[in-house]
Amino acid sequence: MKRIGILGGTFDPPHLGHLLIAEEVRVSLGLEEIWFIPTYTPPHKDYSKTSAQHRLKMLDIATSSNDYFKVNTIEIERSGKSYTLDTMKELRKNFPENQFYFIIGADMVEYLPHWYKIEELVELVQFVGVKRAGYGLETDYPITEVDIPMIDISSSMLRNRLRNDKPTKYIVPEEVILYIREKGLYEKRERN
Ligand SMILES: Nc1ncnc2c1ncn2[C@@H]1O[C@H](COP(=O)(O)OP(=O)(O)OP(=O)(O)O)[C@@H](O)[C@H]1O
Ligand SMILES: O=C(O)c1ccc[n+]([C@@H]2O[C@H](COP(=O)([O-])O)[C@@H](O)[C@H]2O)c1
Repeated sequence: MKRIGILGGTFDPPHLGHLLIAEEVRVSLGLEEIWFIPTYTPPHKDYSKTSAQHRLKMLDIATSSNDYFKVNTIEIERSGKSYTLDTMKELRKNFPENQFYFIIGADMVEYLPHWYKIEELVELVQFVGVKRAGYGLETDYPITEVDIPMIDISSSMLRNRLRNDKPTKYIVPEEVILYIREKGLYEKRERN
């Protein structure tokens, strides 16, 4: 049996917070791999302005230096809105030998009561919660808590910094910044 961590996200853009929590959980729980699964349309956000192709490319770049990190495109291929329940059902069918651990930050732990068919979902997957500034890990749902160094970084903070020409060094991998600059993403007026 293979024990696999999953980090689902919008990754608009991916940042060092994503990489740090993935690596901390991998080592702490002794997982064999972490699969990053970018959403096509996030189930509970009414945007993402950045195309799935750009977000996928940035995630490929961000994860490429870690051999344990893989990017899985199941939700992008399905397109539209993907609920985690549907994704996990499909992954369990395609990889019956794997045991999956779905990593979420404390903001998503607080949001768990609103997840689609959460009672059914908690039977299919083990949630792993990590702390995040401004949110708590208390929940009625079964989650495994992994202690990580708290890192107060978010994609929205990064988008703001990029739009306002503020520093992004040590918040996001340099190679991701090069891609963002090359494609003109997150500018006040975006190029194509
Ligand atoms: N700094 C962080 N600490 C802990 N968890 C995080 C952190 N950043 C992201 N996560 C978690 O990673 C997952 C994917 O997050 P997502 O791609 O939406 O990034 P985000 O920074 O939360 O984006 P946004 O600011 O646009 O909402 C979520 O479970 C989220 O809670
Ligand atoms: O299935 C749901 O109802 C659901 C509700 C909220 C979030 N999620 C998943 O949680 C992951 C993090 O979401 P987000 O929006 O913070 O990037 C991502 O994989 C989402 O698909 C899933």
